[in-house]
Amino acid sequence: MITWVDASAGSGKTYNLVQEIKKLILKKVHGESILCLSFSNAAANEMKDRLRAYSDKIRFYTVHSFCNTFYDDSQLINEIESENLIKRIINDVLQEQAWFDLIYLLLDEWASLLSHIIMIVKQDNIVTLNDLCDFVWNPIEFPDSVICDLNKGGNLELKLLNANSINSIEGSNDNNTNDDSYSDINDHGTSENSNDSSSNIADKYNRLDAHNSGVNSYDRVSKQNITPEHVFNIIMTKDGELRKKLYSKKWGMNHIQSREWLDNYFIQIKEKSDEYNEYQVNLKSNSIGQFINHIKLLYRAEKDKNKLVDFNDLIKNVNFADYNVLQKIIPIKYIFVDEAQDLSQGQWDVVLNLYKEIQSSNKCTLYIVGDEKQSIYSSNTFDGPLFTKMKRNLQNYAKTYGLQFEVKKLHASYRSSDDILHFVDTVMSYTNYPTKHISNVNFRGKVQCKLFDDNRVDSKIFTDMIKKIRDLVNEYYLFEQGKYVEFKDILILIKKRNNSTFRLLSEIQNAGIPINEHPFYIMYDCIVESLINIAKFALFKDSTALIAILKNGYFKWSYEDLEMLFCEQENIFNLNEDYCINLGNYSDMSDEFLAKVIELNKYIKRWVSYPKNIIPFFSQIVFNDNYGKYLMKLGYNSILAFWEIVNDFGEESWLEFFDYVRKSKKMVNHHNNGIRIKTVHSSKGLESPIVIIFDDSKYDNIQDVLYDSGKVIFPHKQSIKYQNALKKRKHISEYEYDRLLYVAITRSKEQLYIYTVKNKLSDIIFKAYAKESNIASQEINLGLELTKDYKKLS
Ligand SMILES: Nc1ncnc2c1ncn2[C@@H]1O[C@H](COP(=O)(O)OP(=O)(O)OP(=O)(O)O)[C@@H](O)[C@H]1O
Repeated sequence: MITWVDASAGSGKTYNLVQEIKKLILKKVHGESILCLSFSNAAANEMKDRLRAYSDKIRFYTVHSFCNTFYDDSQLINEIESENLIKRIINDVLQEQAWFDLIYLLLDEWASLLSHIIMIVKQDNIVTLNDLCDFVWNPIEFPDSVICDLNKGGNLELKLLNANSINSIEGSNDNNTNDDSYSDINDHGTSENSNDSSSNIADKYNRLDAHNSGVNSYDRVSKQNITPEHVFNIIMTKDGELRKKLYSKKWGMNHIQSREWLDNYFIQIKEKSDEYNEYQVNLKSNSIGQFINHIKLLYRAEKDKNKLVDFNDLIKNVNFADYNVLQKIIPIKYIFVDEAQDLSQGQWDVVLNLYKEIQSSNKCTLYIVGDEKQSIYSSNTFDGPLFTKMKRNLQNYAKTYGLQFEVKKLHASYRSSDDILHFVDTVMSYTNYPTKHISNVNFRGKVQCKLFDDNRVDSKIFTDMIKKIRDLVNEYYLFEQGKYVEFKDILILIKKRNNSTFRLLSEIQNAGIPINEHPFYIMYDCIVESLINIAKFALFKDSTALIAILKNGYFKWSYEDLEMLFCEQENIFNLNEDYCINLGNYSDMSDEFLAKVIELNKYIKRWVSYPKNIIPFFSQIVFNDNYGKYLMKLGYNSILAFWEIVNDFGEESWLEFFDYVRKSKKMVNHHNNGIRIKTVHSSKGLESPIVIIFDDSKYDNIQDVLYDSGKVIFPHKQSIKYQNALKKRKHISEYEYDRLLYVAITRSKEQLYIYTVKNKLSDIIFKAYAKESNIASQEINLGLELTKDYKKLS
């Protein structure tokens, strides 16, 4: 038998599921024949808590943790191991791609010469592939190592080219492009060039520009878009003589011989280019999706080869028909699935395969509850309403095998007051999910919304909210519970944990309001993730992490901070300013962001292999004038707690340290009578007499750019595929936003307060409000407050 419960929030889905299980236990069904599955740990724990008193034999799992029980631990790789494996694969692919790109660049009239040189460089193994990648990606500037090593090894041609790309410019000014100057460079150029640090790059550009201004065909070549091709064109057109010398001097061939030889190379290059084109079409293209797919394939192959299982494989590879696996699941006769709207296809497969496998030999009951409107993990429901599709599948299955398929309807909400439900229906009528709720409770409700200026430094939104919390606790009465409000009756919902959450938290703490969740948790999400990024950047020079650090609002980088962070050292990591400007051409980054990159870049030039001490990181956070002071006030004890953990751990391994920190957050205690601050995602399934929704985010800005080794790789923002992908994502995220809003509002039982700036939330809410209160939407201004008793308006 299959029971399908699809009903609105608060209608008692979990309640009914738990009741069913209680009935079974009372009928003396063995606890071990009952399996409870869910999408999240929170939902699994919720069921467990509610049934603890009835049986300790019932099995509660998330779909993943259930599958995990069938694996041998030695095969499992954790997140960090899996990330490192992927990183290694991406690195390999990029190196491969760099070679192809390099060759592709060379397929012009003068390609053969350059390819020849590159071949020699490659054969002699003088430089690393990384050097050559740099060479491709950083126009004009040959890596110094190439120049130096070539000189040492006697392969002077590349040095010569490089020197002449500058020297010929100078030469064109002072008529010094004769054979002698060529020899001079050969003889004395080494020291000049090895001292030629990257700080002189701008100088080179300037000289090149000056040179270009006198040459018609390059008049329009600006600083930003000079490419290797331009440089070689300049060299080769200006220095025909030089070209001949290059052919003859090094290899001792005459012009015809060298021509033949180079033609031969040209054929090889052509073959490579065909390969490249195929690669371009099949694997890479300029689509981030295709690139990722390629990486995925390689990652999978690598795992297969080494018989590894990662988190995602857990659910894919279990074969329930396998004899050993079957032994473990034989006693199961009842499968209950909560929060089923969030299951991914893979998780559904597990549930259905398991059910079918058991059903093939024994009778098994499947009980599924969910609510499509509350599906808020979009990656899992990417391909549309999976929940509804699964209902049809199961109906067909039941029909085929003559099983009973029961659809249970739950009509009324046992959670929220009429006022809250009326409000949610009005709001949802402006979204893609119109709803119609009925209340089954008899207490009154209250809704209040307030719109604020979106200027983040304006603290009015915080002071208003704190005043509200104080008023609530001092004066308000909860009808359902017949008592005055306590802090623990208040749940603040936020969209994401970001720096404004951080500020909210500190304002609340400064006001002496207790918080149920220890700030360490929030600090963890807000700050420690950033620290991890800093560590990744420090250890691996992982530029994705760098980008994340820079984008992060918690840190406002001052020169001093940066200096402290990137201690004084030799220049071993370098982004040049023009490269940063190019980043802007390849992505949707703001000028402000680019300015930050450029600023940071100045400091990265004095980079160390890794900082040995965590103190600079903490000082950076704590003493930073903008955010540090909040952290100081809010979480000084948290910092000390964190600091102790750091000291205990020592400096053995950063990665292990951060891994340890991740786990250690579980060690922190909670305040029993404190307000709760949660993300909407983590509030699913919860309820609270009073809910405050706080959203000071401006409109979402979708950015989808892949970085590696400091370069924006995919996609090019002009690519049609990229534009389409963005549109599709925007569409999906809009639907997701509606569902998120639904989940947030329906957590409330009696009172709902919404504090928002002008954004999507306020658009929807105030439209609904204008309709209800018969006021023109133009009248909706900043500071507007909804009348307290919402229902009276209609
Ligand atoms: N039949 C009922 N009689 C009394 N109280 C009920 C009943 N059904 C549900 N409730 C109460 O209503 C509230 C909401 O129930 P529950 O959490 O099961 O709803 P839900 O549909 O699972 O909600 P959500 O979709 O938000 O997860 C709970 O406080 C629950 O105890």
